[in-house]
Amino acid sequence: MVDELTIAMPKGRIFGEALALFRQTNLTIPEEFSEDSRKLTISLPHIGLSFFLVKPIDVPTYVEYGVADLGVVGKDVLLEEDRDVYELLDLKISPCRLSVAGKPDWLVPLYPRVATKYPRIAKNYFKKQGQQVEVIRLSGSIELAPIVGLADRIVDIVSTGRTLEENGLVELEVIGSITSRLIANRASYRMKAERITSLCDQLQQVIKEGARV
Ligand SMILES: Nc1ncnc2c1ncn2[C@@H]1O[C@H](COP(=O)(O)OP(=O)(O)OP(=O)(O)O)[C@@H](O)[C@H]1O
Ligand SMILES: O=P(O)(O)OC[C@H]1O[C@H](OP(=O)(O)OP(=O)(O)O)[C@H](O)[C@@H]1O
Repeated sequence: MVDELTIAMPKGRIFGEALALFRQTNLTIPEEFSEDSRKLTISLPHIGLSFFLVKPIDVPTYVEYGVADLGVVGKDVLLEEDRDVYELLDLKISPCRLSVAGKPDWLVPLYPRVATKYPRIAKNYFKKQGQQVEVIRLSGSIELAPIVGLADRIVDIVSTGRTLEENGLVELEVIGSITSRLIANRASYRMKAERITSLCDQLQQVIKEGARV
């Protein structure tokens, strides 16, 4: 008998690309399971899989607590959340970078304010630089903060660079490259090792083939 697996999938940007990866394995995932669906749980007993649809930031929580065996999540969220999970695979989807940005030629004070959705990453980064900062947590539209004088710098995702450019900001330092990862609950990884390893092998094959195209 094969082990049943539950996978926490992030709603939003990553979802479509992640689902496309799973569809390219030998699993038959019905077409009704798509970005348009509003259902939060999808049970596919014929292939021994269930999916939960959750906010990206919550994926590691579902996996750490073991209600999901596996999850798909951006490396940015993994670094920020610091949950006790295994990182199994770089899925190489939703590539972007996490950067420090700000107004060009802005005179930064001794104790700058940094606006971000990633307070933990920002604190660690500036600590390593030996720079004392005040981190201001925001939930979105981060690029607005330096424009309206809420912050001297931001730490945020940059992909095409269009949001920075259209708001007159510049990328100053790259903190790191980001892609989405497959993560696993620690107990599930031991108890369902064969099934998880087999799924990882299939996904890895799909990723390799994608890289060759
Ligand atoms: N502009 C982007 N281009 C490519 N990947 C991105 C971009 N912005 C974010 N990502 C990646 O996609 C993940 C999910 O982003 P998404 O915008 O769907 O959710 P979110 O940032 O949590 O927003 P929300 O709060 O609206 O759910 C991020 O954690 C990051 O890894
Ligand atoms: O370099 P770009 O291709 O312009 O992408 C970067 C933008 O994308 C993300 O924002 P998102 O669209 O998720 O908006 P939000 O942060 O306001 O929720 C990120 O926070 C940047 O603002």
